[in-house]
Amino acid sequence: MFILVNLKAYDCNPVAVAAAAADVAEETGARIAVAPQAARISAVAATGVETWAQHVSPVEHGSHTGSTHAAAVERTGAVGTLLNHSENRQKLADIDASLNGAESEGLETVVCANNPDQIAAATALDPDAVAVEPPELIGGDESVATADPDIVTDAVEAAGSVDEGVDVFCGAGIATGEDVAAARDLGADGVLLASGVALADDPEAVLRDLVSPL
Ligand SMILES: O=C[C@H](O)COP(=O)(O)O
Repeated sequence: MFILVNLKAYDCNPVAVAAAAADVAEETGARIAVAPQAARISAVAATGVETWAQHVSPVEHGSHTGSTHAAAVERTGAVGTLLNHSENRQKLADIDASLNGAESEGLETVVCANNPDQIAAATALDPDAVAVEPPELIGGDESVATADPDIVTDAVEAAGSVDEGVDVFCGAGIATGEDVAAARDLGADGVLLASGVALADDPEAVLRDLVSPL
């Protein structure tokens, strides 16, 4: 199971979270990655943790002020990127262009989607993984794996019907090892989470709990 921690724009210390994640990953052998805001990728990567971007723009090099080019995040230490997060939706053509840009820079990719139909469409674009997240459960207290287990199993089936080689993650409300185990039991290959770690008083303790069933 891949534990992918998205720090969004939370008012947390990304380097402290990253250092804790690096320690827990090294001690346990669990795969944990941290996705900070673009401006903090370099500082997070310096901790040694696997570092991801939250987004890359669907642009070539050129006159695109305010964009985040895939090459820029790769050169500052990211090894992967989220795309089409529920809080940063893209048009289909833009997801495709962002994917192409990320892949040309050697970045691993996870395309997020709201539901199994979108998961099937995202899988057809051939990312490394897709992540199903019901928007109404994001940032909540109940894990998608217990609040809406069918959406996870349906997403696994939808992705598998298009391409068995694309991993399926789930996210929303995941904050404990029990949630991770439940997601795994539903067929997920990884989890995408944010508030459970970014807003925790003790992110390291949460990370240790998250990987405890693995
Ligand atoms: O990217 C992470 C997801 O949106 C889940 O967020 P959450 O763990 O705060 O529910």
